[in-house]
Amino acid sequence: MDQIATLGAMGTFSEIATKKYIEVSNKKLEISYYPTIRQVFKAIGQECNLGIVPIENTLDGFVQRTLDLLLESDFYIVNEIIIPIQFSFVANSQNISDIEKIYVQFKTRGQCYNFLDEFNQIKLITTESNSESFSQVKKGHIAEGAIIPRHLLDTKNDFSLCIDNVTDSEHNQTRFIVLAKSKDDYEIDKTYKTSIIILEGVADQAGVLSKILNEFSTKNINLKSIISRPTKQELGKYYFFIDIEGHKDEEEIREALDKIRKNNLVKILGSYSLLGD
Ligand SMILES: O=C(O)C(=O)C[C@]1(C(=O)O)C=C[C@@H](O)C=C1
Repeated sequence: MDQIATLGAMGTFSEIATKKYIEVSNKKLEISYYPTIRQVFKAIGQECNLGIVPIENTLDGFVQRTLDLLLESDFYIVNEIIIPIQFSFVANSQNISDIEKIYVQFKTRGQCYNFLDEFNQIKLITTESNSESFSQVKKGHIAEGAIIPRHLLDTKNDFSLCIDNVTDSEHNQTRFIVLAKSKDDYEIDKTYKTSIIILEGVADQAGVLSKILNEFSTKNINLKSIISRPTKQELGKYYFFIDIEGHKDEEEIREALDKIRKNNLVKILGSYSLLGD
């Protein structure tokens, strides 16, 4: 059976996103778990045909690790999936004041700031996934706690302390992308979004970025998001990740991209729809 790579072990939000993808897409896929987002990327096109990674969260913004790996890789985004995200806190001490150490995933931390700010002089241990935080606290060491996905509270556990909801917002969501080695066919009845990266050419000159954006606005192409990532080679040099509404094969978009390409190196990450659309 075809494999789909996801961040694991079991219990992550990535796993929930992957299960939703399998269900809605109606594909026969077996989930393979990898402990880091980088390893998920490595598996695609090797042991796995597809992979799912988080890219953006309501409270904590874009997942920088995913953006950097998209720069290095040559995969296509073929779908996006949005799922609700809520966290709980569990610990092996009855009193919150006794807790000395908290395990928290690197992206989760920015989604539970208000709760974590209540602790003074606490040691925060950063993990790669929420399931890693869960398995650390499950070892039962006294005075240790963890922020875990709320759905894991339902699994049988012996924690001395459980605080049901510690997320900064009840409307919190994470957007995941499905990555593949090859792109899907364009289906005219679907609503698409196209992601590109401006790799070079955003020179330190007046108006360069505005010229790029102008190509979209003059053709009435809706800009969904624009963010920058450092090139890591020189201070002040950035790559731009741009999302626009529509498919890259639509005439207006093709023309706009052709014009932008005249002065810039453009990488197309893919045209894709929201799962279920
Ligand atoms: O560790 C998990 O549960 C994940 O799926 C990863 C991840 C992320 O890195 O953004 C996904 C959703 C949540 O926003 C927090 C963590």
